[in-house]
Amino acid sequence: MYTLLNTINSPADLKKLKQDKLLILADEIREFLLETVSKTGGHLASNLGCVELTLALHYCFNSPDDSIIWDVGHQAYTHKIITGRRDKFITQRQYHGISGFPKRSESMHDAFGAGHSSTSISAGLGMAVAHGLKEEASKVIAVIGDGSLTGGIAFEALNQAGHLHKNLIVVLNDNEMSISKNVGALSTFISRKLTGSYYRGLKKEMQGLLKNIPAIGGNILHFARKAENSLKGFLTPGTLFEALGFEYIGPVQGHDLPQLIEIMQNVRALEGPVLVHVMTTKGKGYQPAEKTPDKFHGVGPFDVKTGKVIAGKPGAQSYTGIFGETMVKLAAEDKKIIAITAAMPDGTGLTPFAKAYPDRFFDVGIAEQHALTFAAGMATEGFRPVAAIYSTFVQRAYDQVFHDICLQKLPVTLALDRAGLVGDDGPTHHGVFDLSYLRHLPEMTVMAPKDENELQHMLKTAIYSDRPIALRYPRGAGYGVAMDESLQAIPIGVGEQLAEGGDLTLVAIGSTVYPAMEAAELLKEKGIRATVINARFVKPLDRNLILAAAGRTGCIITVEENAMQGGFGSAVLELLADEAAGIRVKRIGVPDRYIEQGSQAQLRQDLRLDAAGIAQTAAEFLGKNDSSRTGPGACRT
Ligand SMILES: Cc1ncc(C[n+]2csc(CCOP(=O)(O)OP(=O)(O)O)c2C)c(N)n1
Ligand SMILES: CC(=O)[C@@H](O)[C@H](O)COP(=O)(O)O
Ligand SMILES: [Mg+2]
Repeated sequence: MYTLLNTINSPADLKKLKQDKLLILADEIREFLLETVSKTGGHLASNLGCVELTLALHYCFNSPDDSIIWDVGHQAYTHKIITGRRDKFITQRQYHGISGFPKRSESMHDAFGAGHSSTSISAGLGMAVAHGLKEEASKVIAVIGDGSLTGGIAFEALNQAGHLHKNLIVVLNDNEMSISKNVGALSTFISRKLTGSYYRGLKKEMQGLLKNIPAIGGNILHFARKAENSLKGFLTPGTLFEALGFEYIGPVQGHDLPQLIEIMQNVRALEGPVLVHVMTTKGKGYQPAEKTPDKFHGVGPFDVKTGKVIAGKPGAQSYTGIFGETMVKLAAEDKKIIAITAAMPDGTGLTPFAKAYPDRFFDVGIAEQHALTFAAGMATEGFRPVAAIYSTFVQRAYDQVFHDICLQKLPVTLALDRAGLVGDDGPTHHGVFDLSYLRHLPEMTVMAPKDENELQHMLKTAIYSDRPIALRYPRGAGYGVAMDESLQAIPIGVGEQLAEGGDLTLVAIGSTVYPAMEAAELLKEKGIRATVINARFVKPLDRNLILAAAGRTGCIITVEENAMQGGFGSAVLELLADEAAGIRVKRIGVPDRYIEQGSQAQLRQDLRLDAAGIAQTAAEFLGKNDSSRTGPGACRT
């Protein structure tokens, strides 16, 4: 089946092949990608579009002496397969398996870790400068997609690279797609086909214009025909990159392996910064993915024959879906509501909003910092902007939250999707720091819903709170609870008590509230009665509710799907230290280390964030075998 592929265990094996064999290998790799990703799920379309490019790079350069850096790294499956991980590839993005992104600790061929976008050129330039200082001739190649090029840091790096004039090769993999269709003036400019209708239209317009100039028109027309090439030269995408000090080569056909090899061999010999503009097709070679590359950007296990995703049992609607629906509902009543995404309309659930209110929807590209300051600017004009960005990607815009939103007390709503453990994407994508990095900012309010019904109420609360406010919610489905028809704002800083018990208090936030309630039921079997509080707010805490419960039971266990360092539990500790000495506290949450990939359920179980783990922690905390330690006030030291 994979006759050639099974002989490739390193780039050295690849270099032994004649070029005609490489074409066969490319077909085998595409088949292998379909076979494995249809089982594991993953980033299919980007990888199908990068097969020839990856083979050409590893054929012409010498990894690991030469460094090949993959931007985001979601398109590096072929790179992994031909650098010794073919047999392990079926474990990619699985619990205890290999990562779905390049990872330095995983292979010497993974020159730089990735997962977040637009970092490859900066890292590559750093390596190129280092090679210069060490007087090493190693080559550095940064492979960046057209979507990732909309990230500002990429231009910060291009700017410096052109200035330093070090040996750096940037390969722009242009498939005119981000996750969805790529956006922005840059994307239009770099992907414009000058031999296409645009150029012909321009030429016709110019000729018509010149012909109408009396007398001298004829001569100028002759001159203009001569100037045509320079016009073409002026208008090609290369203009931009050459202005930044790069030698521009392209556009190059990204699936023509012999041409790619020839070009990369020539590029290898060049000095200074070079940008190779490669045109590819996202999803190449698999018709369902070519037709809908956005649907096959990140895909679950699917049937290769039909292209249909193998759906799990029909579950409750996702938090993302409820967020998107509620945004449309609220926007129907209020023209001031604005929706902003950073290149993830589908992932954040804003596609229905974009369809319903296109003039109030903004996809800014992979530009989270710009997204937040853009939102802040709109807020100064009386609008109610909602920036929907994954928790982990807001980390890139921390200063914008502080400097542009909180310091100016601007009413921007941060809708942090994928907050908590996200699962297969692993440590680069777990949204487990937002409670810590937001709650210490003055003027910021932070809340998290216990279920999808509370989410819709909290979204209305946030939008009409007239303050900087963050609402964080997890990846995946809700609980299938009944959804209230009318939305009520929740009083800021007010939590709710869900169960009464004298032995201990479980204070939970967001996705840990239902597990805490289930844990309280499990504890009853051990004769332990727990009070359960849904805190709702990390900032401001419902101090009266928490202090009253702490005073009654004498001990508190906090639960959060966030880093314990500086998170929700820390906030409760601070409250008790200031106002209620002598209360025993135990925190459950994400410890001070990075959490690898795995299913959300598995990772929550590992960290005792599920009902059984919370109950076990509570029983241990209370000394489960020491019956004298149960009953009211059992916690008192
Ligand atoms: C900072 C950041 N924001 C958003 C994302 C989510 N994301 C992952 S891949 C991607 C699109 C990348 O497009 P492109 O670079 O063109 O690669 P392609 O998938 O087209 O090969 C986005 C928005 C991310 N990984 N990092
Ligand atoms: C590579 C990347 O950053 C995105 O594709 C991300 O994997 C999407 O995550 P979701 O699948 O949770 O939308
Ligand atoms: Mg792209």
